[in-house]
Amino acid sequence: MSESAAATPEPSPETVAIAVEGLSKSFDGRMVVDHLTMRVMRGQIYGFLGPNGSGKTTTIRMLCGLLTPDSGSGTCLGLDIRTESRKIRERVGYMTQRFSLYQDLSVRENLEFVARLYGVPKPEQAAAAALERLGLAGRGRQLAGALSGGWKQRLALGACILPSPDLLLLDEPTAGVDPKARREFWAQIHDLAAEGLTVLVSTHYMDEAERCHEIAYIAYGRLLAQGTVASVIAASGLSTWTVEVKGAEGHAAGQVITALSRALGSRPGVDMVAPFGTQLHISGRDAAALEAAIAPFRADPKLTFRQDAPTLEDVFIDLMGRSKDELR
Ligand SMILES: Nc1ncnc2c1ncn2[C@@H]1O[C@H](COP(=O)(O)OP(=O)(O)OP(=O)(O)O)[C@@H](O)[C@H]1O
Repeated sequence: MSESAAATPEPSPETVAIAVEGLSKSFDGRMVVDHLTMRVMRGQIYGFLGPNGSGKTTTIRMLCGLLTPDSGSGTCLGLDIRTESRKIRERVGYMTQRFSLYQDLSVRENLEFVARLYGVPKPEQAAAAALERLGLAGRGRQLAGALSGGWKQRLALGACILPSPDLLLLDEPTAGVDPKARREFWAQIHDLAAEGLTVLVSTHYMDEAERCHEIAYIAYGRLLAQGTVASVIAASGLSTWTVEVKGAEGHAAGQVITALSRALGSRPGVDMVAPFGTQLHISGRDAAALEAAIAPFRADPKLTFRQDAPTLEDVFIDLMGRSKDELR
């Protein structure tokens, strides 16, 4: 056992919201979740990332007992995901990708309806409290169908928290929502977590991943990285350089970057090149090989090379590429 493993004590069960081991699920003979082990602590905002079709929704559905795993076991809120799924569902708020509200009911009526559906005591007061809590008070009479995407999502979140769940499972809650509305939505999520709610949220947005306490990255059903953003970046072992074009702007700089990108992309030691406007990001897993690859270009007086910390996006693209290589 390593020193760090020996030094990390097992958390007490009441501090753990989700603990699953070896979860697998196949559809039509194809394994879409492959021996997934993960742990989410209570009060945490846990980000779930991965390409389309990587198994995030399937995992979420197994966690709240809507789907039975083919193999593996674990608990959600201390309850067995195989045998106590009904009890789990009573304590979980699940916002699906296709969360639908009654378009021709008002915001307030939607919330009152959900409150009644879940047997929440004093549904009218509960709906009013949810309106207040989510900054929807001024929109109570507006028809849900007339809300913009961002407000709709906020209403959907309001409906999810009405029955006072202990855990929120949010499946891409901000897909297609503009940056300002996403920011406001995330402020709500942080407020809810500060009140003690655990939040597992899937997203494709890097800025949202950076707002989570911990993240997990899943590709082809396999968990490839897990931990804080800083630890996931550190564990990637990636070396990254940024190149800028001196004395040129716009189209001219773009042409230099495109040519450089083509020239570097095929060199050994370069695992990824990505243009960002008039800059080029170059990454590699072997720092020495990467330096050797860029060495001939560093003498060019038109270019400035700067060693940089890899971004989360660099790390995910690299992980994705690696898992593809493994499957070939
Ligand atoms: N009920 C089902 N029957 C057959 N195949 C399914 C079923 N549910 C999911 N799949 C398949 O399993 C794979 C994983 O899907 P899943 O929805 O879990 O991925 P995801 O990571 O949530 O994707 P996205 O980011 O696009 O939402 C996909 O190829 C999907 O088509």
